Amino acid sequence: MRATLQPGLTNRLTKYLRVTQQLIEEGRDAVSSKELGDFTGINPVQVRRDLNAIGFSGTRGVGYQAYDLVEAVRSILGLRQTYNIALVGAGNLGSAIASSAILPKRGFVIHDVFDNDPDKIGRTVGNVVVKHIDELAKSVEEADEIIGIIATPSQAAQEVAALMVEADIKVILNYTDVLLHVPPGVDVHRIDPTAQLMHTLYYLTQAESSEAGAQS
Ligand SMILES: NC(=O)c1ccc[n+]([C@@H]2O[C@H](COP(=O)([O-])OP(=O)(O)OC[C@H]3O[C@@H](n4cnc5c(N)ncnc54)[C@H](O)[C@@H]3O)[C@@H](O)[C@H]2O)c1
Repeated sequence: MRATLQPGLTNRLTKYLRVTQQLIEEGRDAVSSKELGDFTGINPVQVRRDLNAIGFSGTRGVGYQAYDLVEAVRSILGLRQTYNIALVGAGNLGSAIASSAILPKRGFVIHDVFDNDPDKIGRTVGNVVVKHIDELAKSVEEADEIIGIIATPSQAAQEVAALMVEADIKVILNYTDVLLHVPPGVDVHRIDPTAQLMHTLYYLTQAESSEAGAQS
C-alpha cells in the first residue's frame, strides 16, 4: 500500500511534476532544485526536502535526472501512465479542450466527448466523434474513465454531474460557475479563472500597500 502523503506535499509534487515534464518537452535531461523553485514559487530548500522525503536524490552540480524524477513522482502519487477522460459539452470550450495538444503529452486523453444537441452528435472534435449523452455510462465503463470534464452551460451542469457520478466517475473538472453537489468520494475541481485572478490581485495589493507604507 502507498504511504499517505500530506496534502501540501502532494500539491508541491504535482507542481514539480508539471515543470519537469515541461522541461523534458523543451529537451532537458536534468533539472535543478533552483529551477524547480523558480518555476513553482517554492523555496529550493523545500524542493530538496520534499524530493528527499520521497527518497529521490540529485547529483551536485547536475541536478535531478528529469525522466527519473517524473517516474518517481508519478509512482509516489499513484498516477497511471494515461487517463481516459469523458468530456461533456462539445461547444466552444469543449472543442478547444478536446483539440488540446498538451493534455495527451501529459497522459490525459480526451477519449469520449458527449453532447445532447443532434447537430453536434457525429461531428469530430479533436480526434473524437461526439456521442449522445445517453451513451455516457456505457462509454465510461468501456474506457475505464475516472475523470470527467463538464463544459456545458451552467443549467445542465448538475444533471451532467449526476450522470457522471452514476457512471462511477471519481474526479470532475467543472468549468461552469455552478457549485456541484456530489456524494463523498467524488472530487470536484472548479476551474475558475477569477479565483486565480483574485488571489494574484490580493498579493499585488499587499505589495503595493507595503511599498506605500515604506515610502511614507
Ligand atoms: N472556467 C473557464 O475558464 C471557462 C471558460 C470558458 C467557458 N466556461 C464555461 O464553460 C461552459 C461552456 O462554454 P461554451 O462557450 O463552450 O458553451 P457552448 O454553448 O459553446 O457549449 C456548450 C455545449 O454543451 C452542450 N450541452 C448543453 N446541455 C447539455 C446536456 N444536458 N448534456 C450534454 N451536452 C449539453 C450544448 O449542446 C453545447 O454544445 C459554460 O458554462 C461557460 O460559462 C468556462
